[in-house]
Amino acid sequence: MGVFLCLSESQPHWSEMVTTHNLGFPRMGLRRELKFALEAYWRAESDSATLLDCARTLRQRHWTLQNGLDWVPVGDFSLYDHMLDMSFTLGHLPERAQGFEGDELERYFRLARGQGRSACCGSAIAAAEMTKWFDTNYHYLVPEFDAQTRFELDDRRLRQQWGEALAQGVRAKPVLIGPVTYLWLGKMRGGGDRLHLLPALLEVYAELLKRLHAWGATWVQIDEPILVQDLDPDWQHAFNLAYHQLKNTSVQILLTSYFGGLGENRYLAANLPVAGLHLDAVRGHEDVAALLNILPSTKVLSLGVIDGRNIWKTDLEATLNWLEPIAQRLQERLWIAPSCSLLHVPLDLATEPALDPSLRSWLSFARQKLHELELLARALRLGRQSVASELLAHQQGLNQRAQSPLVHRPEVQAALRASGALPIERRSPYTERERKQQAALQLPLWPTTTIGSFPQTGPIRQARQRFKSGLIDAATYEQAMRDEIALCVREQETLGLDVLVHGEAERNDMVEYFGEQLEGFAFTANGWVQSYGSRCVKPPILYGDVQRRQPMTVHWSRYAQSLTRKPMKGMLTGPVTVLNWSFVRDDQPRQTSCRQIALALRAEVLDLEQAGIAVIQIDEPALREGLPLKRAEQAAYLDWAVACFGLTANGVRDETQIHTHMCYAEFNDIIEHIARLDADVITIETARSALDLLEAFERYAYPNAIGPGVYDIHSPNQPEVGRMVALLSSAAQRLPLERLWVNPDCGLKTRQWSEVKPALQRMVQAAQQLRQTHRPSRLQTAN
Ligand SMILES: Nc1nc2c(c(=O)[nH]1)N[C@@H](CNc1ccc(C(=O)N[C@@H](CCC(=O)N[C@@H](CCC(=O)N[C@@H](CCC(=O)O)C(=O)O)C(=O)O)C(=O)O)cc1)CN2
Ligand code: MET
Ligand SMILES: [Zn+2]
Repeated sequence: MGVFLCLSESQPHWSEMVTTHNLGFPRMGLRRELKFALEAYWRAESDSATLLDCARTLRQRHWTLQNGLDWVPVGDFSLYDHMLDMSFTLGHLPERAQGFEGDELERYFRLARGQGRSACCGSAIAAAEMTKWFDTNYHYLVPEFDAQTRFELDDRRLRQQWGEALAQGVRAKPVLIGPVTYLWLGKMRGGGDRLHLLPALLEVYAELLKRLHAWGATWVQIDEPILVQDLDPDWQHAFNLAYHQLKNTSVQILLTSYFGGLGENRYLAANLPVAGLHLDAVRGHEDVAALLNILPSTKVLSLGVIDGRNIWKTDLEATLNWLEPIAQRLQERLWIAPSCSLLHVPLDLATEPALDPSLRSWLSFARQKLHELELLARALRLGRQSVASELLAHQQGLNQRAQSPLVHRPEVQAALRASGALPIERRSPYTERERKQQAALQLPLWPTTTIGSFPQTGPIRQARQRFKSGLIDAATYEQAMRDEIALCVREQETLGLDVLVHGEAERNDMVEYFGEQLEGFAFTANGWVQSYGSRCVKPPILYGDVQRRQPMTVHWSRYAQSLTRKPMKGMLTGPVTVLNWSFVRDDQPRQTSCRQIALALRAEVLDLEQAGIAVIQIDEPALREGLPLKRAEQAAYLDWAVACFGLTANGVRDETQIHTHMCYAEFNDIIEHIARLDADVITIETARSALDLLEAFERYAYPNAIGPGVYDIHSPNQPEVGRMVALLSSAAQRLPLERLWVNPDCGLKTRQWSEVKPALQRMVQAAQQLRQTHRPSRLQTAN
């Protein structure tokens, strides 16, 4: 400490000019106000003025919270998704979304959800495809291109928000998705190269930047996160083309990368004609030194030093040790910020009074992160002594974490060491298992099933809330959930489904539910993070070694099985998904944490089998999402992810049928690793992007059974029997039909029973039709 005091005293003003800014802020509000406003609007229980008013209030409140910064983001707010907003700003909507009745808001939600408000404004359309935003659990709506695509600037959203910010006296920095990333994230229909669209797209961006300048913007943040991925020469060239064209627009561009280091793109990024460059200095820490050496001396360097993807307190002392020399070197050219938008962390730790106090002292949510940023800036501007007491308090929690017995459990570490001897592969090959399982289960051709959850109704959630707040006791809650399970089983029998589920009524969320029951995880009361649209999750916090206290799902599954003679699927969330959808430890490798989770889940699988559950589904929807963005790191991840799944799933007998489920990501490029999981059945989302995926399964000659999701559960629209039959017929042209299943593309928890019943009825009808028309050729000859 003394050294720094000296340093700062001798040069008190050496970095007065460090600039602080933020890249984006959570949108939902402290009490998820936006969620409730949206859902009331969709149910036609409130009008557009009420919704827009809520949105405006939230923007205003969130700018106030960020007001200590030198630059505050504007335009990062969204009613549903910021990529969809960008599509509207660029005047780029698929044709089916263009003709419509009703106002702009209706058009927006129709594309997002397939329909706007209930019973409003014309017929439903197919919603835009939804997929993962890089390696996060946030979903964006995929832009759709074709050879006819045209762009036309629509600046109304940004003008509105810019006006609000100005009126509030905010030091506003508009935020845009960059043109190259926008193109990269979109999909071209009917073949062709979407890079051909770049010149037309750039005209609109240039016009937009001119307008922002005219409105008085000095800096514009342009997000190009694909700079952290491997780019082939065409895409590198696109960057040059784009930013050379945009350089004449008078605004200063802060080119923003995040979710990783620049790696091979370092030189490209450093030399684009922009005024500043933002780098994720958490994940791209190693890149900074190299970048400093090549960055032209006119450019601002923004370092994202606060982790926007996790909830741990920043080690401010270590950060200052590293930053001070950089600040000295760059002077006013240094900006500091969170590594990425704070969209991916909860808003405020203050809403978590019930957390264990020592754990709490290790954490930092969005508001706390901005405070950390301000402390860093003060220390850089005025010397560390100016924030000495705050620093001391801040670091205390951190020091204690490293030693805490809450974190380190010797018995878990011993079990982990011993786990190397456990088998991670099934005892027999698939074909043999298939025969034994079919003998035991006696399923028809085109077996029907669902993905696990059934509607999470108001009464279910209220019962849970009343239980959690002590208004009802455990026995009453337990009975209420049993009644829900019984109802769910009855409905499925009436519908005539073949493999049943218990419906997951007792689960608040497929990851949080397990986090709540496992040792080593903490859960929050209000730590909401947006997943898509109005839907949020509370990622559990994995802070210590993981252990299963007792069976977690067995008594529910046993009860559900007791209600039916049909097979009842046991339902677990896989280790990789639990890992990827939690905030995880940063003090050990992710794969170590994952293996601990896998061991706990393995015991659960074996207990389910022991309890007579013959079909066990282990969901891994986040397997793809955790794939590192850089190719060089992918193989290692896939290896340990596949091994962890195997550790969980593959200790069972041949007769036990293992299912897995995946959704809402691009799976085409990892099919061979999905095959390595060796699940007997995979149910997989295909409804919004059917053909691509089926072709990939065909190309790879995927060896086990597949249930390509036949309808989109994220849209309230009813599926058509003909469409489902067509989708499965086309699947049968590509894959052996004895290995095809009939199921929706994901769980039904977000839907209402009034939507689910007719939809599943139609799905069962589709299966019945297929049984008439599509039989294996050997059966046909036998007839
Ligand atoms: N972790 C995770 N990530 C995921 C998915 C997922 O299922 N889980 N699925 C994909 C995304 N899909 C999703 C689908 C649905 C929801 C979802 O329904 N979220 C719920 C919250 C779920 C939850 O925790 N529910 C709590 C209820 C908490 C609550 O809202 N309680 C009310 C009171 C009850 C009421 O009247 O509604 C309150 O406190 O105000 C519970 O059941 O216990 C929501 O936004 O509404 C989230 C993601 C990909 N990523
Ligand atoms: N079993 C889970 C469900 O049906 C799988 C969801 S995947 C996001 O909800
Ligand atoms: Zn799913």
